[in-house]
Amino acid sequence: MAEIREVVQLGHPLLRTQAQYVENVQEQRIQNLVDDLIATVGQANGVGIAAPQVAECCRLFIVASRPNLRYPYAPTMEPTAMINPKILAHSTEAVKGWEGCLSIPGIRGLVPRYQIVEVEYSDRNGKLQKQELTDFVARIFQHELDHLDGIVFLDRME
Ligand SMILES: O=C(O)C[C@@H](Cc1ccccc1)[C@H](O)SCc1ccccc1
Ligand SMILES: [Zn+2]
Repeated sequence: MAEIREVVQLGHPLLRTQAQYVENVQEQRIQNLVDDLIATVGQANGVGIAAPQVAECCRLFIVASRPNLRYPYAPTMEPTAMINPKILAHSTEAVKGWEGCLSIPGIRGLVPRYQIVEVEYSDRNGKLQKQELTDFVARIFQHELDHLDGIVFLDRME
């Protein structure tokens, strides 16, 4: 009898409710998508990528700033998944900077973006994060957030 009691206590996967099972599958899907996006942005030498760019309709993107030709002083950061991201506040002035887009190869343009943004998002572990982003990282965040709303940098060029 012990082994049956043990199985029940351990919550054997087969004993989970349907809702728990569905939740578990969805969670695994998000984790897989995050891993795929991090691999893709690395292979593409990008500094960010949004789920809609790989035809996944969910409010999720990766910010992966690192020094590059146009932004040699860009900080190097661990590629960070940002889920349900939003801008809580921003500086008044916008600064123009060069942008490109993995979905619009070969084109670069000068795009105005807020220099400072206060942002909120859930990380890949579901923890709510609140941060102040500045300069190039703030630019990437705004570029990726636009992708979630179907906006590309060409739409913002003056
Ligand atoms: O298409 C994307 O979302 C990725 C862009 C992100 C980006 C955001 C802001 C400014 C520039 C790019 C790619 O990383 S495009 C490749 C790239 C990398 C560094 C600088 C310019 C373009
Ligand atoms: Zn883009």
